[in-house]
Amino acid sequence: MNALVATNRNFKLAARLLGLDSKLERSLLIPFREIKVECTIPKDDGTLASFVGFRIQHDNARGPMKGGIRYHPEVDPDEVNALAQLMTWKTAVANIPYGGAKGGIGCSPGDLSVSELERLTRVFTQKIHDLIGIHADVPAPDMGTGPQTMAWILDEYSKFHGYSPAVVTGKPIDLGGSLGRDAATGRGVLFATEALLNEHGKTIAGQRFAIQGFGNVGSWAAQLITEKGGKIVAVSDVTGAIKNTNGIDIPSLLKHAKEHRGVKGFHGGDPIDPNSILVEDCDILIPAALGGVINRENANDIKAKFIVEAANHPTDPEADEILSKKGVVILPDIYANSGGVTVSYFEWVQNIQGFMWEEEKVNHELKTYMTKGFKDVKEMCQTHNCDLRMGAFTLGVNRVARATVLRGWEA
Ligand SMILES: NC(=O)C1=CN([C@@H]2O[C@H](COP(=O)(O)OP(=O)(O)OC[C@H]3O[C@@H](n4cnc5c(N)ncnc54)[C@H](O)[C@@H]3O)[C@@H](O)[C@H]2O)C=CC1
Ligand SMILES: O=C(O)CCC(=O)C(=O)O
Repeated sequence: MNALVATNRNFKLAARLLGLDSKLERSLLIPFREIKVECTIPKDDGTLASFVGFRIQHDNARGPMKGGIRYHPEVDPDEVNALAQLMTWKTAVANIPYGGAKGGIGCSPGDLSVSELERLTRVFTQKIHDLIGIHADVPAPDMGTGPQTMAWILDEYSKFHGYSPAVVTGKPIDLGGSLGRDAATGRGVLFATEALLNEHGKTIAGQRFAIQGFGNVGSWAAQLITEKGGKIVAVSDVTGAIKNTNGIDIPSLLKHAKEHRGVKGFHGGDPIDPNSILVEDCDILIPAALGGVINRENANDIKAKFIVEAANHPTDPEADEILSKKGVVILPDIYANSGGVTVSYFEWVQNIQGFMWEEEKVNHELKTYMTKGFKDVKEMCQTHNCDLRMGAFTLGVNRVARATVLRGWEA
């Protein structure tokens, strides 16, 4: 199912549970602003290459819009729109003072040289610099981007507006990035999983995990879960997949993935079909790559008892229904992966204050936010007699709706 259709469907279900006024519902659904820009760069060989970049600013009722920038060949306006909307509900679930946005450029970052990526990022920033800003819209990394991408955006933006470290988060530490941001989404996934398991009388220790995606989020989640005694029995990325029922040696896999740019060829496990990762025998499945991967084609074959959505919108609504009937518990993306944007908020606060926190403080505050988030989601589940996805959606949508009404409608 198209990502936007799926996200709108979840939003509308939540709006119905909340009894939202239909005009307010419509206003919350329509994005604040949609930006589409042409980005042409000279390639290293002197030829020109043109790309299309997007920044969709979904809502700013609760504060500046916030969300990552993705470089991936499948970036399209509907997907970015869905991701921007999810950011609005996510920042509200986390209860941080932001709205939601998302950006992306349709490109294959692995096929571009570092200098081509730099030129592309600078051209994109030149096209959108007037529409982002510390109190307007604050980008961050997502798939295919990272601290270096944020450093280029910071530099290009600062040429127009003066030195502005708080215009992006997920920056290198040397440019005002926060300690702990790199690991934050994976660490948030760990805290979220602990909160969920605790409710079921379980701990991470001894649980068997399968993880799709071994980039920033998947690799940090794997490391931190292993440190807590969890067993990672299968991992996949775009290069391939491996399985080891005795538990994969994650530090060795990290070393291998760094050297070989992927998990393929790792000898500490058996190679498996990457498509089978989602239906591997495990207790907890963590999708940490693309959207829409859990759908009606594979939902019936999923063996995990819990799914923790580290990726954005990995599960189609049709799969939600099938999995719910099977008794699989899904911890939804807008709560489960909110650790990244929460530490982005801490980074922004530190930049504005001109003061740097110790990593211990960052991680401690993150745990506080993730624990509170779980409690708030559960309360909504009880109030509306619904599953965790609708608990999170009603929580986020309700907070945004209240802020919208309080700010009023005067033109
Ligand atoms: N980076 C962040 O702070 C946050 C990221 N997310 C979400 O987490 C997910 C992963 O993001 P990052 O780790 O940042 O990206 P990344 O670019 O660091 O890593 C992406 C990973 O997915 C793998 N992948 C790509 N296509 C695949 C396929 N077809 N099958 C299996 N694996 C595939 C890549 O090989 C790579 O290992 C995305 O959905 C993103 O939106 C959510 C919240 C915050
Ligand atoms: O850190 C941020 O501001 C945004 C992270 C993001 O894109 C996400 O949570 O999906």
